[in-house]
Amino acid sequence: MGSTPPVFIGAEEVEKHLHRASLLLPALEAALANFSAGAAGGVVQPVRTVLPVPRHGGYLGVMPAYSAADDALTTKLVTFYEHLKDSSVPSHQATVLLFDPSNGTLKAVLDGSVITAKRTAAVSAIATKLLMPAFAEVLCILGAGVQAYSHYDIFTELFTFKEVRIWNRTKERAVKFASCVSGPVRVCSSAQEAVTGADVIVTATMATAPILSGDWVKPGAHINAVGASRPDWRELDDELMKNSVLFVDSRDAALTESGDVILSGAEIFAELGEVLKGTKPALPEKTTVFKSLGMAVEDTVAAKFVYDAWSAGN
Ligand SMILES: NC(=O)C1=CN([C@@H]2O[C@H](COP(=O)(O)OP(=O)(O)OC[C@H]3O[C@@H](n4cnc5c(N)ncnc54)[C@H](O)[C@@H]3O)[C@@H](O)[C@H]2O)C=CC1
Ligand SMILES: O=C(O)C1=NCCCC1
Repeated sequence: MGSTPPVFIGAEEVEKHLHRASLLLPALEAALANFSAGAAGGVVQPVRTVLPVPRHGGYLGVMPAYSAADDALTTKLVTFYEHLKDSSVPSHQATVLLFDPSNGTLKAVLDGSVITAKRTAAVSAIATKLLMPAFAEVLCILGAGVQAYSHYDIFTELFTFKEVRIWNRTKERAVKFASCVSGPVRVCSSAQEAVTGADVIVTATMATAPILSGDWVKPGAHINAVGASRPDWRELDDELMKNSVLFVDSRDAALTESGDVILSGAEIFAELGEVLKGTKPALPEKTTVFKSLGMAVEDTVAAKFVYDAWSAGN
């Protein structure tokens, strides 16, 4: 008797079963808290391996994780490229392999790009719910790529902003963003213009040098720093890093991968999971930075969610 081959769940199917990133919020909150609980939380997740592809300015990330609470075992393979000449190829591409944890059989191969976009935005939304100032009115997004769209979608679903602003290095992409999303967006000509007076800021660019200066940021604002995932890449300047209360998804990852954390020497106050568990306070009245690097266990719970929904319909 031959073994059952793995199923393939492509981007359209993933999108169908994960039409709103907010569907992942309960599973992600639990996964972040379990991760920060150490061995007792049952998350097994090494810091990812990132293999440079120097000739082409690319990177291959390998991201395995097991979550005991979900009894789910996955690994994501994600590539990201700095300067792609063909703009029809996305800068980030990903695949998630889902295994049967009881015997190691590969059960499914899932498109990982939609999962990456949605789980990253959902984690930023979790951070924002905990850390943003009371009465936040202005959302500012720096960058107009894949992550900008997924962040816009969940932030405007969960929160009520009076104004949403966007800035991108090339203005055409920002203009396109404003014309594609479902609500009004102000296109700004400079990052400073976009950031001034904003209560919640998302940085989601491929920048390798700071694009956000601390002296533009309103005291008490909350920043989700999503890009700059290499130890020598930056999105935020030293002033912002040093004068904010710094939250991360994983201390080990931040101290290995984040140029903003490593090069600024900023002190990490807490992991998001520690705030979710109640062992560290959130401090929403302070200026806060959530430095997101992305964790494999986020992909694990997202892939399980999609696979379970797909299985229920088949
Ligand atoms: N924290 C996490 O879990 C994850 C983080 N990321 C990171 O989020 C960032 C955005 O990812 P995507 O939206 O998928 O990328 P994308 O390629 O779709 O969009 C990137 C945007 O950055 C802009 N950009 C490129 N070079 C720039 C520069 N030097 N300065 C300022 N802007 C620049 C581009 O015009 C584009 O609008 C990347 O740094 C990526 O690695 C991506 C996935 C997960
Ligand atoms: O978590 C992820 O997935 C990624 N994080 C940083 C950049 C590449 C993809």
